[in-house]
Amino acid sequence: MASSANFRLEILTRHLTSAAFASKAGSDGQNLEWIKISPEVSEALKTGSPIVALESTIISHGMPYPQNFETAKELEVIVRKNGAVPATIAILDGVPCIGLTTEELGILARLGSKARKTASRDIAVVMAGRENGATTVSATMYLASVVGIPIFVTGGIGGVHRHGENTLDISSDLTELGNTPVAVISAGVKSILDIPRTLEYLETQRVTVAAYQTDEFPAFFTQTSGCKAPARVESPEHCARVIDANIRLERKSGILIAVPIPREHSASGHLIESAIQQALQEAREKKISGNAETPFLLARVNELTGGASLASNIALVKNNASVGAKIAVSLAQLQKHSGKSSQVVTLGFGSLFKIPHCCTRGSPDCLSARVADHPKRYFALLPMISA
Ligand SMILES: O=c1[nH]cc([C@@H]2O[C@H](COP(=O)(O)O)[C@@H](O)[C@H]2O)c(=O)[nH]1
Repeated sequence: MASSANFRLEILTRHLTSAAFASKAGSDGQNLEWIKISPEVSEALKTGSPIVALESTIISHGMPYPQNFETAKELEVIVRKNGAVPATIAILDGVPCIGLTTEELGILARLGSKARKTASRDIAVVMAGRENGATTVSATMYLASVVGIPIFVTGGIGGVHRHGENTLDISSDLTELGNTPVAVISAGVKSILDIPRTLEYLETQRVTVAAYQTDEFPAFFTQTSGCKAPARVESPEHCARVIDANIRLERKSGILIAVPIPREHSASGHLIESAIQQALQEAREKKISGNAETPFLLARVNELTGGASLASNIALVKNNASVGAKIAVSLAQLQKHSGKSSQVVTLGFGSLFKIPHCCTRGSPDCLSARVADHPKRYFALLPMISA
C-alpha cells in the first residue's frame, strides 16, 4: 500500500513540475499566488501541531467596532493559552489568508460590513475582484480544509431560516458541513432560525452533530432549545476521538460540536429571546432577507437588549475558543501517539504537500495539498493520483 502511495506521489510530482505550473510557485513555497499562509500556521502545519481556524464574518458583520477587534485579538490569545495556534481566515485584496497579523485583524474590524460577507459561493468572485472578504462558516471551512486544518471555532452557524420551507433560505453553512471534513465548534444555532428544521437538514447532509456535556442542542444565547441533540460528547478528548474516527472513516462530511453558552452568561437568555421575536417581526416588515438578514437581526437584537446580547455573544465565542483549542491539542496528541499524524513531503519545486495518514493506506482522496496554482488544478490532479 505504501508503495502504491509513493507511486501516486511520483505521478503527482511529475505533473506538478511541468514548467507552466512551476512558474506560478511562490519563491518560498508558502506565499503562493492564490493563498497566503502565515509563517506561524505554516510551521504548525508542517509539524502537526494543533491549529484552530477562526472565521472573520463574526468580526466584520457579527459585532460592532471596537468590540469586534478586541474580541478577535482575545480569541487568538485564548487559543494560544490553551496550547494551539490560531488561524483567523479572511480574504484580503483578493488573497485568501490563513492566519492574520494583528494589523490585518484591525483592518477587517474597521472595515466592518464594507468587507464583503463571503460564503463559499463568493470566494471566487472576491478573489477575482481583489476585494476584501470576511469569510462565513462555509467559506472558512472550505479554506481551512484546503490547507488541512481539521478544527474551526465560531460563535453560531447559519441554518434554516424561519419559513425556510417556503423561501428555501437555508445557509450554505449546512451544505458545506455536508461536504467538507472539518469539525466546527459553535454554540449551536440562534433562535432567529428554525432550529428543528436546521437539525433535520444537518441529518440530510450526513453531518455528525454532538452536544458538549449536555443532551440538548443549545440555542446560542440559551443552553436549551427544546431539541434533543443526536449525540453527546463529554470532554475535549472525547470530541477528538470522534474527529479522529471521522478522519479514519474518510468521511467527506463535517462535524458540528455544539457547546452551550456558560450558565453565568445565559441569564439574560429570555430577555434576548423576546428581542429576537421583535427583530424578526421588523425584518419581515422591512422585507430584509437573504444574506442581509442575519447581520440585521444581530445588530437589532443588540440594540433592543441594550448590549446584553453582544456581551453574551462575546462570552460564548471565548468559551468555544477555549474548548476548541483543547480539542485541537487532544487530536494532535491522539494522532501523534498512534503514529497517524500528517507527514509533510516537500517536493522539488517547493510546494508543500501534507499527506494525512490515510493516504499511506492508499486513499488519495484525503490528500490535502497546498499547491502553487489554484484549487482547480489540484482537484484535476486527484483522479491521476488515484489511478
Ligand atoms: O451569531 C452569528 N451567527 C452567524 C453569523 C455569521 O453568519 C453566517 C451565516 O450567514 P447566512 O445565514 O447568510 O448563511 C455564519 O456563517 C456566520 O459567519 C454571525 O456572525 N453570528
